[in-house]
Amino acid sequence: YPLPPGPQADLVLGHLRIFPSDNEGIVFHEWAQQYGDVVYVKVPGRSVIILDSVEAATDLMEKRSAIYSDRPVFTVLELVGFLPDLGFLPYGKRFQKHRRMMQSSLTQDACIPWRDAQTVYARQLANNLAGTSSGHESHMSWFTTALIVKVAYGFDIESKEDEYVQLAEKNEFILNNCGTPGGTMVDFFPFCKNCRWLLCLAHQIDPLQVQHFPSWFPGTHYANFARKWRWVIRRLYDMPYERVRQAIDNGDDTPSLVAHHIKKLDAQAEVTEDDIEDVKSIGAVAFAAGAETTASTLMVFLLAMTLHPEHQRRAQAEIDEVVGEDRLPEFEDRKSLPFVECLVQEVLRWHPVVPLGVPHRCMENNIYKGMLIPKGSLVIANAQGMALNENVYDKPTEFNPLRYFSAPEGAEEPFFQAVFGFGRRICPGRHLALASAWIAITTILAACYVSRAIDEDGKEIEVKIEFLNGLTSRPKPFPCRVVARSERKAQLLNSSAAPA
Ligand code: HEM
Repeated sequence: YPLPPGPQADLVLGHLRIFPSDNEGIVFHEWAQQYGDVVYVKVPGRSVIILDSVEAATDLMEKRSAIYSDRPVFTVLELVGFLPDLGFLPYGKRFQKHRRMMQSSLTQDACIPWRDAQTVYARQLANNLAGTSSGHESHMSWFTTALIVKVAYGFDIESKEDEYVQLAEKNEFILNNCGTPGGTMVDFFPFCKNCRWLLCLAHQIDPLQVQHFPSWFPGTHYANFARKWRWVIRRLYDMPYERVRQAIDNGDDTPSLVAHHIKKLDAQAEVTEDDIEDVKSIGAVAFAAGAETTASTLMVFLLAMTLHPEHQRRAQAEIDEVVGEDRLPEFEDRKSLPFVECLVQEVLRWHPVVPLGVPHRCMENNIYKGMLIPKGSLVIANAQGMALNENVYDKPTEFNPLRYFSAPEGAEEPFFQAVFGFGRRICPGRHLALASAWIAITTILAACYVSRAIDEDGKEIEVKIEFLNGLTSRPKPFPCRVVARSERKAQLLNSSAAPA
């Protein structure tokens, strides 16, 4: 069977020279427009399959999930210390154990008890934002960090100087700067640990050996970066776990993801080092995967509202009608706010914050629509490309929540399915994330107005639509201002927000 089509390759380097190092999702989508929704590229030592439609990703990653749920080795992420980490574990027993531990605590029903905390923190967030023309990113990070720390460890964050907030910011920095997962030179050129040759076939390849190469060696930039920041991730594993352990030993019964699993270990006859490391990892992964992604989503919302006062006004009119003047939104209002629901969904589609998902690995040679997907291929679900599919979304680059409405206002376009990934690796935190994003967005819209910032001459400052790219992606810093919509709303926020 032939390989899927793709751009012309060099004889030796394959597609290495044209493999994008920035805006990959857009470049991949351009390739897909030329070659079809399954594109093949080859870089030294690795076949890469790019899926550019929800249909292809569903056919392979969901319907054939038994062979499409593995992960490649993410050398840089392993070097920086994300191991064991559910997101990067290869498909197998330990993956299944972590998946069960994480998923059982984050089902739609299991997330309901967190709604009170989500509501209180969302009000605090709106209160912190009201009256600001800068620092929005750090307010969003505070909100998502405070929530994830509450869910994962049961603690309340006391201030922005709290060590968890500092760790979250460092983690965010690491994820934004460690290169495309599986796509750096360090990943492409695994060095054999025995003979130190590139792509040695005689010995077992252990790409982690690249850490022993001197820092001046070309292509080792990301390995050096990982070495430098490894202590942050180790601290993320150890510090909060030890605190929960101590709290339980002191008789504290506060519920949390980690407390739940520590208590399960306490009931076990025998506990190994690996068991403890698994529990540490569950908390660290929730923290690392949950805070940055949700904060990035809220920054996309803020950008969209700065650019589109018309959609903001409509959402506010809907909220005012349902919620009224004398209270703030609650989760019970959700089903009565269809436009707000579509606005949240459009935020997720307009700029997917994990633009390439997390690559899967195909475990067997496989035939799809007459094309060979070779065993070991890196399989990328290009969420950014799927969001731009003109066969599904009319004028896809436009931010338009009405596209999901039925005629005459919209064309009943489908909600975006690719934002949380596919199959057995689909994001286990999606119910929590969606609820957090919904309550934060609805509360901000209810109580605040977002607009363009004003310069010294009283003119509105232009906003450029630009994004930072890494494993996750968020808008580059942009000017905007947030004000309380009325004295009454400011009072409501003040009286119901928890102290930060
Ligand atoms: C808006 C927020 C979020 C977005 C857009 C998002 C998106 C994603 C995506 C695209 C994947 C890869 C799925 C795949 O491989 O097919 C993923 C995996 C994952 N997410 Fe999320 N996520 C979000 C929030 C969260 C939260 C709040 C948590 C935890 C509480 C979380 C935990 C995880 C974990 C553990 C994985 C790895 C799953 C695995 O490999 O089996 N995420 N997420």
